Formats: sequence, structure tokens, C-alpha cells
Amino acid sequence: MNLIIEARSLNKNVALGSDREFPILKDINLAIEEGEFVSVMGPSGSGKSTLLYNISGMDRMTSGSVTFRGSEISSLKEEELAQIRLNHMGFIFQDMNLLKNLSLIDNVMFPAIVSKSADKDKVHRKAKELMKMTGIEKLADNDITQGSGGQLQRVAICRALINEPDIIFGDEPTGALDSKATAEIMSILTEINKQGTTILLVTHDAKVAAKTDRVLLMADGKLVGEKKMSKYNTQYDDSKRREESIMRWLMEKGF
Ligand SMILES: Nc1ncnc2c1ncn2[C@@H]1O[C@H](COP(=O)(O)OP(=O)(O)OP(=O)(O)O)[C@@H](O)[C@H]1O
Repeated sequence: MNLIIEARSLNKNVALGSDREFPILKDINLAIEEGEFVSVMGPSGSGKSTLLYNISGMDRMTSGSVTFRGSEISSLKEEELAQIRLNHMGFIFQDMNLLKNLSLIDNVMFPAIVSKSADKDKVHRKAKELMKMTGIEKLADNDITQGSGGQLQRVAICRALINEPDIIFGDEPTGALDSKATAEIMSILTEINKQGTTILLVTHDAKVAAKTDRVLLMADGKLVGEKKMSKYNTQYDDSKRREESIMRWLMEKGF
């Protein structure tokens, strides 16, 4: 078993005024294997996004440890963490965070161009390939006002993939999309995972979680359950059955 991310006794507190702290994550122990497709569910405010930010090194935990491929990242300096995020991790958010003064292809290329050694022609070719793979190659020179939510989320996925990350973190990547666009984005992510990229998604949507291999459940800052499933196989398209079993499991857990 090759772990890509492991969190041990992870705690995150935030300051409440000048002399009090409030715990947001409480003693989280979590291991993600290379190649897994994991979703994190749980009520609003249960700490899902905070968990994602802390295990990806976007935020600093209060105590505990996080290792990325066996190396401790919690004690790294900010510049070292930024290099790991840039070269080994991709991020997709609900609101996409695209730059409005750049064309869509320039948005895709951005994380690669930031990297010092980038060969611009090669990056451009790679960006075109990714846009083709996600069905948006014709939109390359548009700006961000000229794309639907689903199209812009595909741009964000291409941007997350441009540096060939080992893992993609998604914070409600389908949260702002209709059901058709959600299904399209999930089928792209399923394919990316099939090609070997580990994916961890925060979601409220059992339809989304149904496409993943393992669902983690958070409540009140703690991991309170997990449901392991087989890898989703588009050939059998049993997503409805998987969704129903997640809904049943959530009900059994009291959600
Ligand atoms: N920087 C912060 N300062 C104070 N409170 C915070 C901070 N970040 C998060 N919180 C609080 O921590 C709790 C967990 O927030 P988080 O966004 O991780 O939850 P979530 O499960 O992702 O919620 P949602 O599903 O609504 O996005 C919430 O009560 C939130 O208000």
C-alpha cells in the first residue's frame, strides 16, 4: 500500500478573540492511497474544506503531522510548501478562481509558466491537449466571460492538470453546476483518476460521491465514518445504486 497523504492527530484551532481558541479539526487520522478517488461529505461547517486545506499544505495545522509521499510537510517553510503544491498538487474550487484578464488557454498555462524551467511552446501544446481532452479546445482564446459554468470548470481542471500533479484536491468543484454539467465534470475526473491521478473531493452531493472509491464522513470537526466502495466503472454504470447506498449509509449515520 503506497500512501500519498497521511495525516496523524491533526488538529486545527482558530483564534476566538485574543485569548480563546476554537477547534475546527479534532484529532484527524487519515490515509489516502496513491490512485484513490476519495470524497469527503458532512454537514455544513463540519470542517471539510478546512481538512482539505490542511492536508494539502494550503493552511497550517495547529498540531499533528501530515506526510506527502512519506515526507513530512507540516514543518516545511512556506516556499517549500508552495513548490510541492505547484509541482505535485492540483486544485479545483467551486468558484474556479480564473484570472479575468487572461484568455482561457492562458489560465490553463498559468501554473506551468510560473515554474522557472517552463518551455512555453511545450506548455502551450500540453494546454491544447488538455483542453481537447475536456472538450473545450475551441474556447482556447475566449476570455472567462465567454464560457458556461461547466466550461469554466473544465478550464480549471485543465489548469489543475497542467503540471501533471500526483493528486487533485477539489473543494465542491461541482457545487455551482447543474446536474448535466456535474455529470460531465465527474466523467472527466473519473477518466483522470483512471489514468492514475489521485483525487480527493469535498462534496455535498451523493451523486458525486457515488463516483468515488471511498466516502469519508465528517461531523463537528471529526472524521466519524467511512464507506469503502469498488472503483466506479463507467461500463456498468451502476451510479444510481451507488448513490442510493450512500444515501442509506448517511441516514444510518444520522444525517
Ligand atoms: N479562519 C477561520 N476562522 C474562524 N472560523 C473558521 C475559519 N475557517 C473555518 N472556520 C469555521 O470552521 C468551521 C468549519 O468550516 P469549513 O469551511 O471547513 O466547513 P465545511 O464543512 O467545509 O462547510 P461547508 O460545507 O459549509 O463549506 C465552520 O464553523 C467555519 O465557520
